[in-house]
Amino acid sequence: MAKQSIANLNLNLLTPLTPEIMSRQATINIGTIGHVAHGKSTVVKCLSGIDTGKFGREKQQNRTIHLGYANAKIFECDNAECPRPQRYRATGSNASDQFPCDRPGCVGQFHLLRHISFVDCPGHETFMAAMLNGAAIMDAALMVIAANEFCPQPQTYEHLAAVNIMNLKSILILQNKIDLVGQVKAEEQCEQIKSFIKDTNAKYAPIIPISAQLNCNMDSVCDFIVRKIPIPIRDFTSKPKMTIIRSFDVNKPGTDADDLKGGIAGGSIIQGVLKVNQTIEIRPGLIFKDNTGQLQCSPIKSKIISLYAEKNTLEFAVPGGLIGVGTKIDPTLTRADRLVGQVLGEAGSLSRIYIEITAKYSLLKRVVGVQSDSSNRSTKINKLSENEVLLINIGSLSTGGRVLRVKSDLVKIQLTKPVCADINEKLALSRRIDGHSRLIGWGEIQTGKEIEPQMDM
Ligand SMILES: Nc1nc2c(ncn2[C@@H]2O[C@H](COP(=O)(O)OP(=O)(O)OP(=O)(O)O)[C@@H](O)[C@H]2O)c(=O)[nH]1
Repeated sequence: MAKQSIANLNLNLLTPLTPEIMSRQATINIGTIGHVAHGKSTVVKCLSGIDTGKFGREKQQNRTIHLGYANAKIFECDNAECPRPQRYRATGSNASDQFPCDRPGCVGQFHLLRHISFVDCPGHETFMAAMLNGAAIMDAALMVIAANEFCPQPQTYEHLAAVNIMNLKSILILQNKIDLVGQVKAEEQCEQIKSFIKDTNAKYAPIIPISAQLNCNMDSVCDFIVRKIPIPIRDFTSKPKMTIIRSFDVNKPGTDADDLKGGIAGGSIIQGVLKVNQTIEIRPGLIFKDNTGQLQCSPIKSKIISLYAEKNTLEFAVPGGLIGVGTKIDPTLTRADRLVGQVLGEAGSLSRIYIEITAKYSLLKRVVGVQSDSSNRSTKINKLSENEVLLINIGSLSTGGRVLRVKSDLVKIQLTKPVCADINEKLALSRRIDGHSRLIGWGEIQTGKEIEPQMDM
């Protein structure tokens, strides 16, 4: 694996394909989206070798509850005679960057072309908020559709609406479980898929038949990822900013004693470069009520003591993938995902903290993601009304929000949790309908009422 050196780092020359970076960390985020049990996690496992965290309750119920993450490297054989798609191969993230082609008789070498981070979304309707948080960091999506069911199923519809809102156009469709149907059924379903996507962001998406369970045609998936998913344009030179997706207080046996003392924040860098030894701030930080019952916050200041991407240690980390940031923060503040939804960056450079936001918003025409999609009357979305409580997703934050005022295309919302956000940042609006949180619209922050941060922690 290529060595990293901060001393030789020229930010102006970096790209997501710079060998020194791509060797150790994923630089493109690809979401797996689609209906429950259509095979999203199996696709990710097949490409990365990683079971994306179906733990405890998830394993018992055989369904994903949280976002799962797994990195994969994609290689191409350098022998011009090696045919497509067999000339492409995916491995786990800690593979070396070059190795001999394993196609019988081929004398070529596989070379690293892409390092991908898969953001594996839960397909069950109950976990839509997690899916929306994942959508906020995706550069592209694999929409997994099981070949043995009618298309579209409710969350196929809802997930596509969510990535439409994020304006994500780079989508590949994987027609999975092809082993369960004959050719006629597969072709029939392919027509259903084409008619479903024709007026959506996925209208130009290629449809790739696969069986993730049997590792069948997965080299085609690699081929399409390389040829059809554009390299994201990243900002390496602005002050670093990371949206926190996980936080924990894991003790790593056998590591440096200092490493055992601090909490860890995991997230995706939106812009800039984080470096070991850098002084950082986390906003809003510690959230509490003052003696008048008002919400207040104290940003957390600390220093980066380690950086890693899965098992690869880093000297510096750039946008893309899930980055673990080891800090000296009191582990009780990072335990059990306490910092999820917050923003980490260079001290003094982060955005303002809002407790009320005014957003320019649009509503979907009707509720997607319910079985009764075809009966328009029951799924029509009613206008926003004052005092109603919505679920708001901003970056990796999911919070409640009470509607204070609605005027033409503007809505003023009081948030249950403060958010560190930028003006013009996107948000998703969901409403509780029939006991489930349903995506109903989206917006962009225009202004807000700030909280003045209290003394730093
Ligand atoms: N026959 C067959 N079964 C498959 C295939 N891919 C996945 N499965 C099975 O389908 C079931 C669901 O697969 P998962 O990968 O957990 O589905 P998922 O979409 O990640 O599920 P959620 O995250 O809970 O929405 C499992 O029992 C898999 O073994 C396939 O290609 N063929």
